[in-house]
Amino acid sequence: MKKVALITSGGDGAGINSTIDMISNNHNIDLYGFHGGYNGILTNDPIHLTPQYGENKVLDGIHYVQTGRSDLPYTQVGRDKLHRKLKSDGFDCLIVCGGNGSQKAAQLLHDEGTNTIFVPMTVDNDIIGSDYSIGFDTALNKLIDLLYGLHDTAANMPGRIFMVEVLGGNSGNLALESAIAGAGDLAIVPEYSTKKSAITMMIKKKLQQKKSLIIICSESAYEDNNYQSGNQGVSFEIAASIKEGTGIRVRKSIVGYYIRAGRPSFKDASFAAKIGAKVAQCIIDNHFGVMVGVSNDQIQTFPFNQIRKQFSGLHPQTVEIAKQYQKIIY
Ligand SMILES: Nc1ncnc2c1ncn2[C@@H]1O[C@H](COP(=O)(O)OP(=O)(O)OP(=O)(O)O)[C@@H](O)[C@H]1O
Ligand SMILES: O=P(O)(O)OC[C@H]1O[C@](O)(CO)[C@@H](O)[C@@H]1O
Repeated sequence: MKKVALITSGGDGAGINSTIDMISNNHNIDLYGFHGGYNGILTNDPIHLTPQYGENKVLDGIHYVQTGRSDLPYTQVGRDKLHRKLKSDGFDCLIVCGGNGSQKAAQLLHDEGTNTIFVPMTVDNDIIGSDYSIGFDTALNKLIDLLYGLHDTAANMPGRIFMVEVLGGNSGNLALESAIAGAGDLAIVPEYSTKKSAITMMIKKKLQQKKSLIIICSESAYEDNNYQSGNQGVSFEIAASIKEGTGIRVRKSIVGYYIRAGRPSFKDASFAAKIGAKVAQCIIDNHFGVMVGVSNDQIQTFPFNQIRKQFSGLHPQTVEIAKQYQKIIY
């Protein structure tokens, strides 16, 4: 029987309970979750995630194990505390579910001697080496729903410019994918030009063809690169400059946190469950120091020392289409 610790870390992501259920339902694994990310390992009592734990719970957006952002893994002193605690509690390994920051910490801990496995979970879908991260699809579905509503109001009251700011951290994935699928007219993403003058020029051009416009702006679309995680409001700055350039008032919405959890979509629940099954297999096989992620729709293990060299950005095909239809400025 393997004794296993699990944390979720960084922003929450819908579907992760399915991963946890698949691990806890393996009869060779004794699973414990610590609330609160890395710090929680030291400060919180573990929850015993038995096969029965999830039995009467809905697989909804409330994580069995609460997430958090923590200071401990940034320092050697902090990481040593984590190593000691996990060892003295008799854990064979640590499962970390989170974004790219959590991934860095998991790699460090593994390199220093604690067996770890990493599971990509973030609405940003910006995990190095994995095509997909748990939570992205649910967030996109919610965004699309909001955009459809906006299309309706745009049709009901024509002649307006709408600006929607979305989460995404340093990645434009949410903004770009939702702009394409939700028929947005322009996505402003940090990977491409965020120059206010270029944006205004593009808006003027589009206004020659359409009466109403819907712009999707990534929260990190700062012209001067001064975005910090959690910042919101850049779209208001951009909207002000569009108004100045076009004379048209821009109707603004910041979507923010509404999209970050909730009932998981089929895609999230399905990938999360399959990732959980693979994680359980890795534990049984003593296969540690890996991310269990997605490549070409297949669940795969990626050794930490290989994924560092790859970078995952916007989806190339989406970018190509966005360029073709002038939905990004490049
Ligand atoms: N460079 C790093 N070195 C050590 N630990 C880190 C590092 N970056 C992040 N961490 C650890 O991982 C935690 C989560 O990281 P971060 O806040 O960047 O979120 P994330 O994992 O990228 O998730 P999300 O994409 O949802 O924001 C941090 O609170 C910290 O404990
Ligand atoms: O929840 P917090 O700490 O405010 O962080 C917000 C950040 O988390 C994310 O939702 C996930 O990384 C980002 O899109 C956003 O920038």
